[in-house]
Amino acid sequence: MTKEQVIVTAAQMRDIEGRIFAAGMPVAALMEKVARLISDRLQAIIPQGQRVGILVGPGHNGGDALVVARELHFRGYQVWIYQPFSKLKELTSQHFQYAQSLGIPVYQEIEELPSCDFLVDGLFGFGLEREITDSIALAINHFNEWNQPIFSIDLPSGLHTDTGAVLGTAIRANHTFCLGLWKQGLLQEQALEYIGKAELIDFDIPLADIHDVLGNPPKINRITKTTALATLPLPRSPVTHKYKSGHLLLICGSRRYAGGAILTGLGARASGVGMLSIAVPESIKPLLVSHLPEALIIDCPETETGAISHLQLPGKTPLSSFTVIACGPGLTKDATPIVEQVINSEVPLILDADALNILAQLGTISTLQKRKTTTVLTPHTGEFHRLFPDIDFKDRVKAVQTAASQTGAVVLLKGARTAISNPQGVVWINPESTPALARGGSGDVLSGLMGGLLAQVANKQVNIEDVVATAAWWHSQAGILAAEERTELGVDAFTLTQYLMKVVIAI
Ligand SMILES: NC(=O)C1=CN([C@@H]2O[C@H](COP(=O)(O)OP(=O)(O)OC[C@H]3O[C@@H](n4cnc5c(N)ncnc54)[C@H](O)[C@@H]3O)[C@@H](O)[C@H]2O)[C@H](O)CC1
Ligand SMILES: [K+]
Repeated sequence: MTKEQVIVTAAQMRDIEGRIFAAGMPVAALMEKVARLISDRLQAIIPQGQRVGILVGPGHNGGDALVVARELHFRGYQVWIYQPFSKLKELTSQHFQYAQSLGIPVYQEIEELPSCDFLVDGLFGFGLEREITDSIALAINHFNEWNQPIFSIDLPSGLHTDTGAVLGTAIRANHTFCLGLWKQGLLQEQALEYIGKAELIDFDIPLADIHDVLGNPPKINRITKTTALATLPLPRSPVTHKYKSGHLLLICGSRRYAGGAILTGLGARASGVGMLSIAVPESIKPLLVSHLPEALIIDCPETETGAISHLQLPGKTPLSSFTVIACGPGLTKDATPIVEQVINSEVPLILDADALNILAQLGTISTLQKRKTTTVLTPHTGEFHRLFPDIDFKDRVKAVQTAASQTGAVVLLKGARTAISNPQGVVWINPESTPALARGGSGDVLSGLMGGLLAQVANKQVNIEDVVATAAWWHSQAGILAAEERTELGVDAFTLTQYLMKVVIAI
């Protein structure tokens, strides 16, 4: 476990911090250490000699900000302080007094503030406990209207540490220095517009304290490059053969949505899976063969509407001969019997897109409870609501945990911060993505990629949710890389498939 992987609530952070203090670390020494690390980062970003406004709150977030003010003052910046509170915590008050004694200008009214090039936000950290109102709310709104970049200490002031909800109003930061461990609120979609670029400032919290408070492994985890790489099927065994590297069956496509089948196939191709079979309606077989010459394309009889009417595997091949089945992209709702058939099989199964809509009609929970082996569901928000109309969606992490526990499936809820839960409530959150992926077909690519990865590790001692998390990470990293080279407008789903390999090569 790495610190980058850990996610904490305010209560857990207080508990961990309490253990450090109880063990003898002086509070003031820790504040000094943390704030100097922040000052070092600021010095690396802000050009020498510029004007920096420091926003100081009543608690220890304000204390951090005051140490930063003092450091930047001595390092040659033109610093002023905005501190509108009448009562400060003791340590904060001492730093305030010392900053004043150094001649750093202090202001209480926003009308008096001189201009500056950068703002540092130390109004509130994880101690914010109620809505921000009155003059402080007005001040925050005022700073948000300035054009200067804002650096927030720990989290943008005004965000709830656990849910990321805006409590009244909140600072819109350009950059957030999260202290010690990632706060849960920073991984919530509603917080994203306030955080800017997020960075962890590691101040050497002992792992033993983290384990004591969160358990080992912790229940809620952040996907990182390290965790993702641990699950990639690399290096391959020198004596592997194609069937040992997994046999994935994709069931996808229709006359109407032929492209979805191609994209799913190209996602699977990038996974490195040993054998790829793709079941499609017979009329689109030639198209699939031309795009995926290495795959075995299984032509199935089709309905009048051009959907697969029933699975016709060559030579009476049983479904059980496949390591994994991924089913859904482009099927249309006319493929209901096929979805029922694969759900009744005992092969590990990924259900996506139309397969999820069909599952919702069949009755999500009652249908899945019958399954004896792994199922992975990959809904976006709309599909999630259709599958689980009774689950409260306010907290996405709780929603995905509930869905997984009710169905016994691993559930991946797509979004700007994709969340994955296993039935026991172990959660992975994908911390990095790009709006470039908000395009038709990018989900099909994920289905194929995930199927291919699962097929390669299905017989090994791995947790399914870890592999699902790796697929989500790989997919989003490909989107990020493609957007860097081609802008956020340049990442169509086909292009995305071409960047999957580049992510692995770049590692
Ligand atoms: N976690 C660590 O190991 C370290 C944390 N540091 C910093 O300390 C803050 C947390 O400090 P704390 O004093 O507990 O809380 P805050 O500074 O966030 O502010 C609490 C302060 O504000 C008052 N308050 C709460 N809500 C409101 C409101 N809506 N309006 C007005 N006032 C409000 C409350 O009564 C308190 O007085 C953490 O984020 C880090 O930045 C350390 O310095 C280093 C180690
Ligand atoms: K803050």
